[in-house]
Amino acid sequence: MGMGVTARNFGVRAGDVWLFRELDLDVPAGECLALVGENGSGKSTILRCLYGMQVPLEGTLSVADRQPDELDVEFRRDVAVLFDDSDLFVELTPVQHLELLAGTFGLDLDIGELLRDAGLDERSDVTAGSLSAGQRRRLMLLGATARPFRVLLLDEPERALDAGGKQWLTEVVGRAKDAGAAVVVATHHPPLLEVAESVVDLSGQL
Ligand SMILES: Nc1ncnc2c1ncn2[C@@H]1O[C@H](COP(=O)(O)OP(=O)(O)OP(=O)(O)O)[C@@H](O)[C@H]1O
Repeated sequence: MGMGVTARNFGVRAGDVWLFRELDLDVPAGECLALVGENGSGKSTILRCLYGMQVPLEGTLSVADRQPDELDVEFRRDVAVLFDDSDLFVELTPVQHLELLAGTFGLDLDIGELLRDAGLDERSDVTAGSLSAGQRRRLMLLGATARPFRVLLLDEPERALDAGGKQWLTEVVGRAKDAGAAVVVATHHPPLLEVAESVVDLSGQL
């Protein structure tokens, strides 16, 4: 199994201070890296760079054997993401979201089973706009993971999830690893560290 994500001599500045510098990351296929650290320490910034939404000031990145570029269709096929500002189609139901996903990726999804697993089976035909914050989050996480990917990038995926939702999230990350994906997750949820092979703490890098 190859490398899912590598970074060499990776550095980003915010204004006139370095958020981090000379950072090396190695996330092999089938493993999870957790990014931890206080608010503003640079976790989301790393994920944005790994998805090619931001270019680092220093260093080289490789994600799914490519230089990150969110505009590259092939790159997006290999890299699944859940970001802070990820959103749903408010007019579409959970079933319709998954039908759309199945169409986009040419998948034969068991939508009923997926929604049951995510705890959304009772809400499968309600528009996303009328779901609760945690239910929306579950659907977004499902959208990111119910499709093939080589790399999974998650920014504080535990946000808005209840205890059962967080447990499910841990299982979802475990399954992604078992399927051979490299996972990078920024998190403030300690139990997720138990499914991570490595942890990078960005606190005090300044
Ligand atoms: N577009 C931007 N322009 C300038 N500075 C930015 C930009 N985005 C983020 N920053 C700054 O970079 C720093 C790191 O932000 P980042 O969102 O990566 O932190 P984080 O570790 O994800 O924090 P949190 O735990 O609060 O989500 C912050 O001080 C933030 O103000």
